[in-house]
Amino acid sequence: MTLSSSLPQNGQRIAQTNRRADALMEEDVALSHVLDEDRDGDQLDRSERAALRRVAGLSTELEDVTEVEYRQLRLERVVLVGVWTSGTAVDADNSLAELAALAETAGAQVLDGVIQRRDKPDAATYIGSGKAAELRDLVMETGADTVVCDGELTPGQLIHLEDVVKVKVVDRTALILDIFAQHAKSREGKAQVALAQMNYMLPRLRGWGQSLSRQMGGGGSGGGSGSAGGGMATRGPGETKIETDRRRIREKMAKMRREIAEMKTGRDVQRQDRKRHKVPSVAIAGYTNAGKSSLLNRLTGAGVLVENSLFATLDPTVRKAETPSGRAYTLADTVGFVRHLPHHLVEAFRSTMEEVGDADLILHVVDGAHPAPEEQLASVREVIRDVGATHVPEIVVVNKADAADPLVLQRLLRTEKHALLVSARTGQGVDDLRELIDVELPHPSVELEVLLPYTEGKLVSLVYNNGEVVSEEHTDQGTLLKVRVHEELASELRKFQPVA
Ligand SMILES: Nc1nc2c(ncn2[C@@H]2O[C@H](COP(=O)(O)OP(=O)(O)OP(=O)(O)O)[C@@H](O)[C@H]2O)c(=O)[nH]1
Ligand SMILES: [Mg+2]
Repeated sequence: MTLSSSLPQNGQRIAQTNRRADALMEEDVALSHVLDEDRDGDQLDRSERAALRRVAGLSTELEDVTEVEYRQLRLERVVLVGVWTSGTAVDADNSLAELAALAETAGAQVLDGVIQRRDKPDAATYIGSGKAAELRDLVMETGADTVVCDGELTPGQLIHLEDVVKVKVVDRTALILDIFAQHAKSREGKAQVALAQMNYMLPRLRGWGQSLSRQMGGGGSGGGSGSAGGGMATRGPGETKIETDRRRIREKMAKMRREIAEMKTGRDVQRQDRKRHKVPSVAIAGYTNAGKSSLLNRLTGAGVLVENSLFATLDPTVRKAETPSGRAYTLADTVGFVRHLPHHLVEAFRSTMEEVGDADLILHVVDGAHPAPEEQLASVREVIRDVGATHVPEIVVVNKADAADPLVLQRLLRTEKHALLVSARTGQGVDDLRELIDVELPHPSVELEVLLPYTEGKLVSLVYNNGEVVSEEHTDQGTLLKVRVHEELASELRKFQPVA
């Protein structure tokens, strides 16, 4: 399955260049460079560049099948390659630009990117053997340790391309899975992602393992064989080992499926647990590259972080924040949404989005400077619906107002009733957003008037920390408070209600 032709536009990050185009350009089947990165100067010397820098642990000798091997693939310095089969050149560039953004999200440094025009991907090596050889030169020249293909490759294609380029080759699906693995937070989310990873790995297990063992064994080129897929069935030694690994992975997968089913129950309990903490939660959702993380930094970076040991163990992408009126809330970043996810990834993706369903408020960030922000809004809402979060109030945050076309911004404000313009970069609109969050966050449900004796100082601070104090008055008998609190605290306070 090739996704590249149907992927969304996301071109801002990558400056286009034809820097090396002349070197590689051929008439019709051209490898055109579309990426130029901030090459970070540390040029490796030639021999080192040429060396195969494989990540340790990349073998089929799985100690523990939960450590499916490509989980250990740390993508570092990557070269991207796309096959352009249909659509315009701009579509192809956008697709590769999105791949670059994904690679960066996964923590990789993108060194270069090439697109090749073909009617369809080559059955054996995805890009064809001649281009594969050129790609190998590019890999050596840039010192890349990984090639990322913009599509889903067959196991055979991965093997054959690795044989030629001599560094590891991963595809878009593996990259997305890697990002999900980094973002999954709950046990269930992690399990869902691990399951998807194993599913993906199963047919490819031999591929990477084999090409590695052949390279390491110095046995020279992969000569042995013909076409994609067919070749791998004849690759001798290791056969039984691979079969054993496969069986163990299948067993592990079955076990995980059972566990996931059990966790669903656990999740409801957990959610209630969280509700008891009463700290409202805000989730930032939106299309990839919309500026979610930038907004998180904006909203929490300016001295609004609240220290509270209760949340000391929270995930780094969940931060504490405070509204202008002093109410504490949590703010969670979520993994960016990408259209046209391979089908078997949808479930894994959804579990990385769980926190959205649990949130008290969604900040739906959309890139106002994108060519088609409405489409992005619609596709993210589809996911919000899928994870059962339609009941959660949503604020549409139109970001990048500094860079967007004012007409587009006006259009968005007309169609989106509950929207506001911000720029995470300049800070424009962010104060208004803070105010709006304050208004939208749920308030505790029980209103009470209580007269707390001065000996109940602890209770007073509990009210201040966990509820809202509407008014306070010091009397002879104690502190007279009008408060809004949650049911639990209310039941503690009721005995202090002044007799009317
Ligand atoms: N001009 C402009 N650029 C912005 C603004 N906010 C974010 N960006 C840029 O947009 C790009 C994406 O920002 P991120 O915050 O990483 O976006 P994200 O939604 O977290 O992306 P993913 O995590 O990859 O899904 C970065 O290059 C930011 O510098 C803004 O207000 N104006
Ligand atoms: Mg982000």
